[in-house]
Amino acid sequence: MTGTSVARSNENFLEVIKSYYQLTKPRIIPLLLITTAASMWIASKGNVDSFLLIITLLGGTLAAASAQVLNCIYDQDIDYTMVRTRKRPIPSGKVQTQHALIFAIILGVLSFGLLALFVNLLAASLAMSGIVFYMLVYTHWLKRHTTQNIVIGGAAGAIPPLVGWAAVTGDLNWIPWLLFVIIFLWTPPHFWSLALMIKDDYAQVQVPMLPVIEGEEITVKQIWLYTILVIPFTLLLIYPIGSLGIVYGAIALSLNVIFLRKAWQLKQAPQDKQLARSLFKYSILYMMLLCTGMVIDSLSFTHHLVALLMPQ
Ligand code: HEM
Ligand SMILES: CC(C)=CCC/C(C)=C/CC/C(C)=C/COP(=O)(O)OP(=O)(O)O
Repeated sequence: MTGTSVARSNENFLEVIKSYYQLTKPRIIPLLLITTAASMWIASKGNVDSFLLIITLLGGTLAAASAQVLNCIYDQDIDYTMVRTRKRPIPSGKVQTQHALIFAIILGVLSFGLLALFVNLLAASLAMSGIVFYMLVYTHWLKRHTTQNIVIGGAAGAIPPLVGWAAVTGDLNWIPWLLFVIIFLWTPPHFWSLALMIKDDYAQVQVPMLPVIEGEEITVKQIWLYTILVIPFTLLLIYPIGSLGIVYGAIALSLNVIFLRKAWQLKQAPQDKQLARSLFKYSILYMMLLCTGMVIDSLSFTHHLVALLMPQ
């Protein structure tokens, strides 16, 4: 082999790796992991075992990646038509469907094996239920058939905190289910603000996202409703559940005020794509910081500091 052909085959190899990586929609996974980690921190009262944390996050990554690859296979026809998704590896011809399927199965099996072997069967089964729900309920049954697709289907994205809690305790109680509800109610403002921006793409492939079918005004009203709904649930963790305290409370309150303000501004100007973009971006920051607040509040260092500053 000449130097040039070695360089070319290295380049091709890197291209293949990049394509498989892109199939997993990698930019979404870190936030799913942050919600898992926050749940693990609360479950372990700020003292999470690092091996358990790493294995659970690895298992969660593999499960989410498997779910996304399966979604890319199923949705390749619409991905081919939509401008935003046209360059994905399957519609652009970089990865064959059969190879993608094998990849998804390997990821799923690795995830289950890792979680079942090193964590527990409940965490492993919950992760698998995330894949099944996202594929069957969201992608197959709902996405192309109802405007409520992402409301009900959003439950898949709310499963990671259940996995995290189960990993630490081997069980589930009210707290992880509350985290589930918070993500479940957060998903409509998160997704519909984005859908307002890319509504024409979805209309072109006849995917009945809410803004396509009901228009901007109804969508922003629904966004407003879910934003109002999610707020009290974020505060239930402080009272009456009492698993988090004043530090999380201050963070959650500030984040909620901004969330409300942005959703209200959008409600006043349903056609404003800049406001929709701003709410979409903020929804991601909101979930990231809310979970970070949960972690900070769970640390024993924080408990000591609060006790020092506010003696009873
Ligand atoms: C049914 C529920 C959901 C739907 C339909 C949805 C849909 C989307 C879509 C279409 C995008 C744009 C992706 C792209 O441009 O390729 C996006 C971005 C994103 N989503 Fe969601 N999402 C959902 C739930 C979630 C959940 C539960 C999380 C994490 C907790 C999440 C985190 C993110 C993040 C971090 C991005 C930004 C990725 C980037 O930087 O481009 N999403 N979402
Ligand atoms: C525990 C576990 C494995 C959970 C899986 C959760 C999961 C994969 C959530 C992802 C939600 C999401 C980003 C959907 C994208 O919608 P879409 O596919 O309609 O977006 P598109 O229009 O970009 O294709």
